[in-house]
Amino acid sequence: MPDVQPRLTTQSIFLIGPMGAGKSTLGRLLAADLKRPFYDSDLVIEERCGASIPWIFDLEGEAGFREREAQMIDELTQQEGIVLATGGGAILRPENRQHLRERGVVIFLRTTLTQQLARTRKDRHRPLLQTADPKAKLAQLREEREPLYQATAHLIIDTDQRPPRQVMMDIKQRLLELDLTTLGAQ
Ligand SMILES: Nc1ncnc2c1ncn2[C@@H]1O[C@H](COP(=O)(O)OP(=O)(O)OP(=O)(O)O)[C@@H](O)[C@H]1O
Ligand SMILES: O=C(O)C1=C[C@@H](O)[C@@H](O)[C@H](O)C1
Ligand SMILES: [Mg+2]
Repeated sequence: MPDVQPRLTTQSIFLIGPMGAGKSTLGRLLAADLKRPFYDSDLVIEERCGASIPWIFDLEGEAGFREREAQMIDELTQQEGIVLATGGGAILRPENRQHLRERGVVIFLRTTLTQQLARTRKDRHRPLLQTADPKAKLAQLREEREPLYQATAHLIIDTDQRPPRQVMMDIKQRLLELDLTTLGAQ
């Protein structure tokens, strides 16, 4: 495949999607490939607080975490030319959705429930999954959030049955197509 990099959008790229979709994994890969700064809002929140996400949930509840997350989304989306992996619930607040959609290209990394479960099976770091029935929790979150991911995204990429590098090549190809469409519309 030819190197499409020089023609890719110069806008920031924001990755959204549910837990286990691969936002952090793909974001890091894509940023390295495009030689852009990479941020993971979950990690930046942890660095700023000096506390892990489970600890923040314990001390401040989910509401406290969402407040920190909203501040971080607002701050990070103001940067130009970055790749940002968001947390799975970053699309819950209307202001977050607006910032993401207006300040960059938003990519929804979509995955099946089965894959999500497989990818998060051994997880101890996602507070919302530390329940007796993580499958039911993931299913409930999907139902609540799927319309929000769809409404926020400029592009939707399926990540199932494809290794991260291949998903990354798909993202680059789709970004190139988006650029051409946008240019054609001018
Ligand atoms: N395309 C893929 N194929 C196979 N495994 C993948 C793929 N993408 C991610 N993974 C694996 O799935 C796990 C979860 O991925 P990752 O942490 O990137 O998800 P996330 O979308 O950032 O989740 P969260 O919303 O909780 O931050 C990791 O172990 C990662 O290696
Ligand atoms: O889906 C969610 O609500 C979350 C996903 C993770 O990325 C973290 O932001 C946190 O564990 C909450
Ligand atoms: Mg992540």
